Amino acid sequence: MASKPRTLYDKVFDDHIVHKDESGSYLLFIDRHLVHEVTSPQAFEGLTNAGRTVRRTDCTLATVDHNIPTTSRENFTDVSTFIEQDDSRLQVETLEQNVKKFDVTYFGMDDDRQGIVHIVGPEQGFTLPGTTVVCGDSHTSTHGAFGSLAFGIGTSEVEHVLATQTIIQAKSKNMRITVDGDLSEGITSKDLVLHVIGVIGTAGGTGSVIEFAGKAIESLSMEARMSICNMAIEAGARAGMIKPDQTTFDYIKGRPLAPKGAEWEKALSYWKTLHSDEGAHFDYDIKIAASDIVPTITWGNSPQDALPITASVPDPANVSDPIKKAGMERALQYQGLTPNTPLKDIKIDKAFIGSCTNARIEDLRAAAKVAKGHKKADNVKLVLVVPGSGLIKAQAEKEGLHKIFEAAGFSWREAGCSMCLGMNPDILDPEERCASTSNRNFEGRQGAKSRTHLMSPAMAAAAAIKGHFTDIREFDFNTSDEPSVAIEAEEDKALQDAVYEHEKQPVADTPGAIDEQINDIPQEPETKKAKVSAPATAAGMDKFTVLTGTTAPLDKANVDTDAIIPKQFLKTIKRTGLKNGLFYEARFTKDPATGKDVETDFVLNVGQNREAEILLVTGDNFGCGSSREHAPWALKDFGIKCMIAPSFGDIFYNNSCKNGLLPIRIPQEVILEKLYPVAQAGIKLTVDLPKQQIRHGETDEVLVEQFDIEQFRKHCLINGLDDIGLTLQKEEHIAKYEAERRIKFSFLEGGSKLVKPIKGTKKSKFGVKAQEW
Ligand SMILES: CC(C)[C@H](C(=O)O)[C@@H](O)C(=O)O
Ligand code: SF4
Repeated sequence: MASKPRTLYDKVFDDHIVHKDESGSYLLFIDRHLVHEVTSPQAFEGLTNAGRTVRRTDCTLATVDHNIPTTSRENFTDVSTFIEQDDSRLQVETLEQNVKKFDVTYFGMDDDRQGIVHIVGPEQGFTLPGTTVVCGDSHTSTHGAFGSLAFGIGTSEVEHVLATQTIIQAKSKNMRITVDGDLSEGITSKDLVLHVIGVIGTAGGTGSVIEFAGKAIESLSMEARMSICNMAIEAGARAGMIKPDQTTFDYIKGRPLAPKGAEWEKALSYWKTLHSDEGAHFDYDIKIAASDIVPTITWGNSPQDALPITASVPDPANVSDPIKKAGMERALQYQGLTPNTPLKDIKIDKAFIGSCTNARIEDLRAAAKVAKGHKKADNVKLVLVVPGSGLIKAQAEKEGLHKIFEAAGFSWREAGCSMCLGMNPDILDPEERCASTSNRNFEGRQGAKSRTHLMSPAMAAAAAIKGHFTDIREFDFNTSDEPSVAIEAEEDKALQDAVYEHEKQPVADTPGAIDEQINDIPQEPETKKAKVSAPATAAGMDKFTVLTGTTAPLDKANVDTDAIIPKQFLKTIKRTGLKNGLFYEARFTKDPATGKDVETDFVLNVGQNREAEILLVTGDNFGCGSSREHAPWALKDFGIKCMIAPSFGDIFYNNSCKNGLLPIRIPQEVILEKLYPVAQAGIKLTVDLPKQQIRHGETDEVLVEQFDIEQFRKHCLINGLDDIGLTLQKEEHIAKYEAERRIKFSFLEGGSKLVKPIKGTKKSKFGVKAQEW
């Protein structure tokens, strides 16, 4: 009997099932786990407290990116002297201690392979088609460009993966976005993805894995495909995927951690099966014409606020939906924009070319092409160009791109996240406007009261040169003088050379190389048997049964986790103490006289809402954006135990459940008709999880007969069960999967343990020399 046609997502999902519960929840094996300093300290602390180890160090790879300064490392000796901000330094030092203690492969600041985690994985060949990839970071979706199933997780899940190499998952819906035809001249993948998000909205992909397909996608380079999948999370999707093809295989072949020789051939024949079958079922199938896509930029505080560069600032007077209208008015005020102003007339103060969306070599080349022979405009105070990794930096310098940038008055930096979210010193001053190649334009994202506009690298460079947003199709490229360097010479080969600089290993496919690699692979899996001695019923999570609580109404849509807990509060290495950071920008303002924080009239500052235990949100997509588990931690610290909203960001939803908080999805009309008036009147609501009901807190009248919740989550919440303990009870299934994987997917063995040491790197404070352990 012919098997049922499956999507690419179905296939990768099916190949990773370790176990399926009666409740329909799956335990999936994780092939690749990337780790950075912001979301890992509490996870490693959890392992230590429970006496657990990292189950598969070969599947784990760590680097630092968010907190590190991007200034020259010429005089770098160690983190403790180089990073000035105490809390940033502590996070990086904590990671350095943890990787040493738990034997995790690490690219530190003295290693050229260090960079933004989502750039490093693919660059090293750690990210491979058909693998499951996770990281405590929402932009893990980037790796889906290789046909892997890659998604962001919270810190509790990071701990779960470290301890068990698995994750508990529900199956997502299948969405396909087909972009037919060819992109017009000058249109990039960034324009494409901003256009897509403008069409489907930031909640459009919620609950789905998006497969990007069609000629326009297939014609793109791997770098461009990564930019698209990177922003799948901004469309609310669990993950983005693109089927692997010859472009994918050419990119991977020969990378340091990619399979070699016979293993390469074996991998290739598997990878070639990874595509959606003819007739496979998609829950949503969206078609977009490539010819409709023009250079696109954002105007507001959500990535869906995307418009063609030829358009004008929208006018709320033309919007009838009251929630949308209010949102637009607020965004225009925040962004300091006047309705109907042509976008091309808007001046900028700074530009940022970088981030995991657009800091790859191709992006830097595109920006350099624009900058060549020009100078930044006088009104532009700073243009930061931040390569995505040390290897990209080296490659760009080899091509002379840094000279072009410097001649244009741009500032050429060291690799890191930088002004994408400004956890390091790279931030905008209040009310400064930035042309940015990053992925989020949320309020306060690049600094308190900062104003971000998202666009492609070429458009950001053009805005820096012109001083205002510019249609790249009208830009006067300087082609009159010969470039001093060949910007596009030998593109891929050049970067591959840089990747290999330290390796000097035999070229792939030579028999010697294969044997060496295979010999390096441990015969037994590195299970390092997680101590099942501290297992099973782990308590610790609060039980949730019936709650009658003060309900604070919040009349807003698309509340992102940056707004729930801004970046400055992410620098903690603990899970508690975040109460004051909750909705910080909305709850507090600076008193101009004293410079001290004073409370605003935000809903949680008013009367009995200070004791609120339930948050009732009227708008869609609460908790969208970043994977920071600090958001539910802060809500919990404040006293909130339950959030009700029409929809939630997927990662936030998971993170909440892992902390004993109950997120409930209720249709907007029911919220507005039945629940909102009760909360507005200051009356409590009763949330009854066992019955899945919401009732009037005083009369006990049933307001919502039965809300939806996955049975497995309900079970864990009611009983306060810790997932890790539960999963470790499935040790037998995990070990069985690992044994089969060793044979079927032998090309994945070795993983990050195949990383070679770099000679001559400097010692850090903890005596950690790059890759010496
Ligand atoms: C710090 C991390 C949790 C966060 C994310 O998940 O995306 C960050 O990378 C971001 O871009 O906001
Ligand atoms: S989105 Fe920005 S902060 Fe987040 S990982 Fe990417 S570069 Fe870093």
